[in-house]
Amino acid sequence: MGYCVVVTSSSSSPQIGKLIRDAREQRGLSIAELATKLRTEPATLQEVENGSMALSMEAIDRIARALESDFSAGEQEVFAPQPMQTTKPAAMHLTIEGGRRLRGAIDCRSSKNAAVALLCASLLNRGRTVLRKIAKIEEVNRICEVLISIGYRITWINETDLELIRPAELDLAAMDVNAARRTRSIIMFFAPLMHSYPEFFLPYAGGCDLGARTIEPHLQVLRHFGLDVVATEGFYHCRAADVHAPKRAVILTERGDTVTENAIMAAAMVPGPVTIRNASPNYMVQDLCFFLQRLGVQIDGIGTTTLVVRGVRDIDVDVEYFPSEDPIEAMSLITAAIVTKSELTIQRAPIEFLEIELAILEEMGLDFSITEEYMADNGRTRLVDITVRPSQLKAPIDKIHPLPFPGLNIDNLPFFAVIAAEAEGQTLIHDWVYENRAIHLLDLAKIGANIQLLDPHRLIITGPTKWRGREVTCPPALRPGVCLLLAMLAAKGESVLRDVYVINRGYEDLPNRLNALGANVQVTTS
Ligand SMILES: CC(=O)N[C@H]1[C@@H](OP(=O)(O)OP(=O)(O)OC[C@H]2O[C@@H](n3ccc(=O)[nH]c3=O)[C@H](O)[C@@H]2O)O[C@H](CO)[C@@H](O)[C@@H]1O
Ligand SMILES: C=C(OP(=O)(O)O)C(=O)O
Repeated sequence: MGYCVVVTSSSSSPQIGKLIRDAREQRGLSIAELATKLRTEPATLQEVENGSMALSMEAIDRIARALESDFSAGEQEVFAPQPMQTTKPAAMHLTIEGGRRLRGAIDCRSSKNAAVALLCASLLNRGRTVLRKIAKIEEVNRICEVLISIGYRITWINETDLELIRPAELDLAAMDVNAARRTRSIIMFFAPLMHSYPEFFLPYAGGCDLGARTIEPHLQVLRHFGLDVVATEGFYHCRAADVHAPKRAVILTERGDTVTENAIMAAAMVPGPVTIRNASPNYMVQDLCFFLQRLGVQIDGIGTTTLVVRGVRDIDVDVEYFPSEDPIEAMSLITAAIVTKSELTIQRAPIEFLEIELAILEEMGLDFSITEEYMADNGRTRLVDITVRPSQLKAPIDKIHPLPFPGLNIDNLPFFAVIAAEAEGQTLIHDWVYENRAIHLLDLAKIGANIQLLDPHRLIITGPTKWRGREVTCPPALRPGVCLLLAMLAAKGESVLRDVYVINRGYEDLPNRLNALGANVQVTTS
C-alpha cells in the first residue's frame, strides 16, 4: 500500500482540505507557491486546507491539476502521490548453483534492527527525519507501510536515504493492521505513541515463527511511565492519561533489545533523569541512543547496562542520521566465506559486536585477519575489514550458546550451526533463547548436515559435511533461512530455496550481492 488517499463524493470539506494540504506538502510546495499557481490568495487556500471552505468538483479538479496529480471528480477518485513503493512482493524463490568459490570484498549494509528502531523513534520527532544508507529490506517496508497509513510522508530521497515527515496528527484509526501484524517491531510504537495519545490501539505483534515471544517486560517497564495496556481481541488497548517520569530507577526484568528501546523512548520525552538498569547495550540500542542525542535527549552510559536519560518535552528537529553496519550481516558473510572455503573480505564490520564470535572462530581454527579500526558514518561505531581465508576447522570443546550483549549475539548463533557442520568433530549448539529456532535449523539435514536434535533448544552437529543440492522450502525464520541459503552455496549441483520472504525481511538484495562475489543465485517469482 502506498501513500494513497481516496476522495469520494461524500468526502467532507475538512477531509478534502487535509488531502490538499498533505498533497501540497508532499510536493514540497508552500501555501504561497500553490496559491500563485492557482491564481488565488494564500489566505483563501489556507481556508480550503482548514476545511472551512466548501469546494466544487471543478475547483478540486483545478487544484489537482495545479498539483500535477491524478485527482478528479466522482466516486472513488484517487489522489495518489506514491513516494514509496510498498506493495507486497510476489513470492520469491532462489535457485542456487552451488560448489563455487567466492572471492573479493563486500560491504556490510546497515542493520535491520537499528532501522526499525529509528523508524519507530521518528514518531517522537515533529521535525524532518532523514535516515541515511538504510537497507532496502522488507522489515523496513512493513514499518513504513504502517507509518504511511497513519499519515506519514515517506520518500526515498535518493537510492539509499529515507525521508520521513510525520503529520501533526496521526490517523491511528487508519493504521495498516496487516503490515503491522507481519512484524514484531510494531511493539516499539508503544512508547512513542504514549507521549502523544492518551488512548490508542496497537495490533498484536507478528514476525518470524520463533515460538512465543513475550511482551510482558515491555508492559512492566512502560507502566512506570503511566502506560496501561490491556490485551483485547487481536489488539493492545493502551491508556496513558498521565505520562510521567518514574519515581525510581526502572529495572528491566530481562536485558532485551526492543524492551530497552521502548524504555529509552519512554524516557526521551519526560523530564528526567530516568535511570534504566539491566539495559541492553547492543548495537541497535546504541544507534537509537546516538539518534536521540541528535534530537536533544541527553543519555549517559551508552554501551553499558545502566543508562541515565534526561528527556525533552517537545522534539521538533530536522535531523539526519546514519545507522551503523549490521553485525549479523557481517556474521552471515563470514559464514558464506567459511562454508564455501573462500577467501573473502567483509568490509565495514562493526567489530565491537563481533569480538566473541571471532574469538570462538579463532579457537576453531579459522584463519582471518582484521584491519585497523575506522569510524562508521554515525561517527560512533568502530568498523574493521575482516579477511577470512580457507581453513581446516575443528569443533569447539565447549557448547556454543548466546547471551545478551556483550555475549555471543543471539542472532549470530544459527550461523554456528553451518560452521559446526564444516568443522571436524561434534559441536553442541544451545539456543536457549527461542522456543522454535533450533528446530528450524534441522532443515540443514535436508542438504546433508549431520544434526541431532537433543531437545527443542539443543543440537549436536557432526562435521565435516558433504553438502548436497536439494529443493527446500525456506523455514519461516530469518536466520535459519539464511543459513540454508549459505549452505546451498557450498552444495554441489542445484538447490532451490522456495519462498524466501523471511530472508528479504533482513537482507538487501542478497542474491545479487553474493553473485558479485562469484556465486550463482537466480531469483524467480510467482
Ligand atoms: C527488532 C529487533 O531488534 N529484534 C531483535 C531483538 O528482538 P526483541 O528485543 O524483541 O527480542 P525478545 O524480547 O523477543 O527477546 C528474545 C528472547 O530472549 C529472551 N530474553 C532476552 C533477554 C534476556 O535477558 N533474557 C531473555 O530471556 C526473551 O524472553 C525472548 O524469548 O532482540 C532479539 C534478541 O537479541 C533479536 O533476536 C532480534 O533480532
Ligand atoms: C529474530 C530476528 O528479528 P525480529 O526481532 O525482527 O524477529 C532476527 O533478526 O533474527
